[in-house]
Amino acid sequence: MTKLISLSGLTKSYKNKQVLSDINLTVQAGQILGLVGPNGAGKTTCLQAILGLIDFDGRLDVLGYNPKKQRRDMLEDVAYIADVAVLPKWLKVEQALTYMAGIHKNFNRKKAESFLAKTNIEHKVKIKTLSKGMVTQLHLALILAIDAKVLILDEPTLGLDLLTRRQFYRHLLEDFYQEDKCIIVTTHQIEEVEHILTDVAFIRDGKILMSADVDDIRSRYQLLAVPDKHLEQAKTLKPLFANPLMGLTSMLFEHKKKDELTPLGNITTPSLADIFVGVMNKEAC
Ligand SMILES: Nc1ncnc2c1ncn2[C@@H]1O[C@H](COP(=O)(O)OP(=O)(O)OP(=O)(O)O)[C@@H](O)[C@H]1O
Repeated sequence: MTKLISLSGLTKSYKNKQVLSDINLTVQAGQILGLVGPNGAGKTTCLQAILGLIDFDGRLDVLGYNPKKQRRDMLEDVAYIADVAVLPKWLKVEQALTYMAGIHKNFNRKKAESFLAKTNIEHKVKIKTLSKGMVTQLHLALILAIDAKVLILDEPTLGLDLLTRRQFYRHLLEDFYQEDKCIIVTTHQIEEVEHILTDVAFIRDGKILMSADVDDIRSRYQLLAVPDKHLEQAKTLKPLFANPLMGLTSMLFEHKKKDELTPLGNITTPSLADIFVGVMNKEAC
């Protein structure tokens, strides 16, 4: 696989506070990486470094470019969305298309227009007359029509309703994603993106706690539904969390043998959200 992005020893401080510590990550073509962490973990700072928006220590390579020194060239192949529901309100839709065509060499106006033709968005109207969902569709049409190799999404669906969020990720897969591209997405709604992620990196306090292929991560953990009569015995196996719900306690285990768990309850594969909570708990202990 082709390496598109690599971060090595990436470190960032604001005054005396270190907000990123020795981040090492690579993103290959075909990967959709979820950068997941609690508030203030350093996700946005990490993306800002990749986009060449801030200074940092360490090494960073994006498509062979140094984002600090070659930002202009790099941005021809990199697209970025921070918030899909925001575009300048005073602009007309057709002006937004013309603007994008003017600033972005790899913007394909025909592709954006054919995407918009599938929506109710008219070219003559001002953005302020569009609903939030329609602004999202327009934003997507503008971004997905850029033939970018790297797409960076920072909490892209914040404030959107469930249907619009789902629609956003569906379009992302259908209209942008290809094997030669990569996507990095940060979100707090991990359950909504986990089906599209190929890889995940958990970050906290500026440090990567774990980064791996999603299937690998899932195969490392087991979720066990434990009835009360086996609770004490299950606790001796040191679950990463225990969550009581309607007569059963859901427990997350790491690297346990099936024979150890089977007598104690029903085993299922945990969601990434479960694993995230477990990893955060483990680090806090
Ligand atoms: N310009 C800045 N000056 C000083 N500190 C900053 C600046 N930008 C970010 N920070 C600090 O860096 C840390 C990481 O912030 P960052 O925005 O990267 O976190 P995040 O993981 O994106 O959080 P959230 O999920 O809440 O958006 C925080 O403690 C934040 O206060």
